[in-house]
Amino acid sequence: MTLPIEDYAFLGDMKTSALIGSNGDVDWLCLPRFDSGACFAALLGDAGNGRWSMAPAGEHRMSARRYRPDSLVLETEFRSEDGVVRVVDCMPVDAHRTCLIRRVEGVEGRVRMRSEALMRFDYGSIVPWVRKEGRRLHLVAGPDSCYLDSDVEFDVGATDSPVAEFTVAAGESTDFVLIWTPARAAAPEPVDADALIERTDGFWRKWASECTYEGEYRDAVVRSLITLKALTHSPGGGIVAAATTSLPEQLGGVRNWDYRYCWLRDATLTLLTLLESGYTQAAVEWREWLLRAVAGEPAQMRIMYGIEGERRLPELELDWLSGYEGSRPVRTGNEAAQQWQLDVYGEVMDVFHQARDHGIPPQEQAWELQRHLMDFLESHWREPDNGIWEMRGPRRHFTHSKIMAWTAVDRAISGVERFGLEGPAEKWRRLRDDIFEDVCSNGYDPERRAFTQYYGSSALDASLLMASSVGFLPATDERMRGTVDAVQRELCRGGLVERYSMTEATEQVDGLPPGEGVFLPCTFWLVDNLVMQGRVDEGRGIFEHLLSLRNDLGLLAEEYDTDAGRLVGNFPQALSHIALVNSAFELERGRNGPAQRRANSRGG
Ligand SMILES: OC[C@H]1O[C@H](O[C@H]2O[C@H](CO)[C@@H](O)[C@H](O)[C@H]2O)[C@H](O)[C@@H](O)[C@@H]1O
Repeated sequence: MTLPIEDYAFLGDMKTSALIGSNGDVDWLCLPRFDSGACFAALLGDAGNGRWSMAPAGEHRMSARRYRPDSLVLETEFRSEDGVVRVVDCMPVDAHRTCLIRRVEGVEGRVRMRSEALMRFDYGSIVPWVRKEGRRLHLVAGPDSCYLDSDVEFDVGATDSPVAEFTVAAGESTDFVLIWTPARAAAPEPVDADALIERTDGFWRKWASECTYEGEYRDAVVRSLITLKALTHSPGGGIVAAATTSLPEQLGGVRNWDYRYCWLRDATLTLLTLLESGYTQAAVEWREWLLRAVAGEPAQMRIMYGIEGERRLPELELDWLSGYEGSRPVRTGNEAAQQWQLDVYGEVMDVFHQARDHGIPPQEQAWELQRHLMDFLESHWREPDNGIWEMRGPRRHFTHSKIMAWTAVDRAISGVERFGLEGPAEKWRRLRDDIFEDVCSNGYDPERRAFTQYYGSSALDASLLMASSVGFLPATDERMRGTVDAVQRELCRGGLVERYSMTEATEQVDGLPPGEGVFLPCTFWLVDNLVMQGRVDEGRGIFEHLLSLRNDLGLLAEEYDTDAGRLVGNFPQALSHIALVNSAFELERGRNGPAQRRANSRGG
């Protein structure tokens, strides 16, 4: 049985990640990259698709769990009638090979433990060949191999499902280390689990100590930042949108997508958040990644890439997996990679602008690329696109997309005006005015007193809440006030915001049957607008409600099912954590009074 999404903890080493249940089961682990096949895939099927359990052998309960402070080392305590044990889980950040360490520490009494490591490569489909080499197990299948080192002996039996039973007394500990290597590589040397756990703990604490946010929500902010950092692929600088594929946006539904890729939108927004929080080096790495991935013809710029900049991400359905709580299909790859989304130009131009604004040393190639993007945008901004929500229906003139086209031009003008870069500023100013006029004439409904989802429609869309944070209009402008009021009136469920209204007619716009949870990032964007309007207490109330939806470890998925009272969608999701940190900053500015408060957040 899989657990509710909020019962999972997230671990990562900035190359890949794992989900570990509050019951001690590793139900998700992709090796060696975030987007590789999972060797433990019970999350999207059942135990037969791969699971590594670690818990007391008899009756027991989980009595406490936490991340070590400002760290990504997890501690889960179990109490049985014989005593208490603590399982310390850690993915070392600087090990030569990707590994997962599980240390069992005796806290009280003598506890009999049981661990079963049922490994199935390629998303639970391939049974490995298991060899026992003393206390080391070697599991091989095709290109992958894993070594499982432990202080105790596993019984392999006839089931290819190694089981170990052992006893841990107070003050003692037993280590397990799973190491991945390519199948053709030499066997790795055993590692010093203790040293790696301490080094990893130290790495995260040092990283967290560099955060510049000093406000009242520091714990929540730091947890979100650590999560964002762990979703970054450190060898290259790409940032994945979430750790999982196919956690459903509606329990039992079909909106199940693979988020283990690098969306320019999600990744640049992550970067802006890291920059605001004091992490400038991350921006340098991301800019390099972006230049490599986007290099060449701007017309060929994609909206998303693989972790190393790959462009082909074919969407496949894994029919052998029954899906999280029966939510099928389980997908890998993402068809959205073929889409055209105009907003991406705005986000990319904004991140280059913010990098300059934060004093990151200039990079000649960056402005050259921006000039090319501007040339492309100038002749294409009037075309319909798939929009921020990656609509699978026909392309349309999405209002949010046009606002982000305005943002792109605005940041290009700032390049000339504020940073003395070379460019046709006068022409760009006229272009910015044209887009502004176009949006206000076609994307604003004076009768509803709100911006609407696409030109000519009367549907609402919460992405339009971003118009104030990018500086298109001040949050206090009556058109923004009207939009906020309409979103609160018509898109809110239990005080939380839906992306857009879900009706039968919606199917013609997004190409999918209606039904999903409320969208957590959109709810944070509402908080930002309220604070920028001066409605700080109201914004704070919603923000604190959002904080209460995080799991016990401070993690958020993409959406929330208000009926079931459960997190839904991929987990943990970058966009939700980005939005949390941004709102915390916005509230901090709001707390410091009107002089500090910005009517718009990032206007160039
Ligand atoms: O709702 C349909 C789309 O849902 C996914 O996209 C969403 O997640 C992306 C990553 O966080 C985000 O960038 C996008 O704005 C969201 O709508 C899915 O990846 C798409 O394939 C799907 O069409």
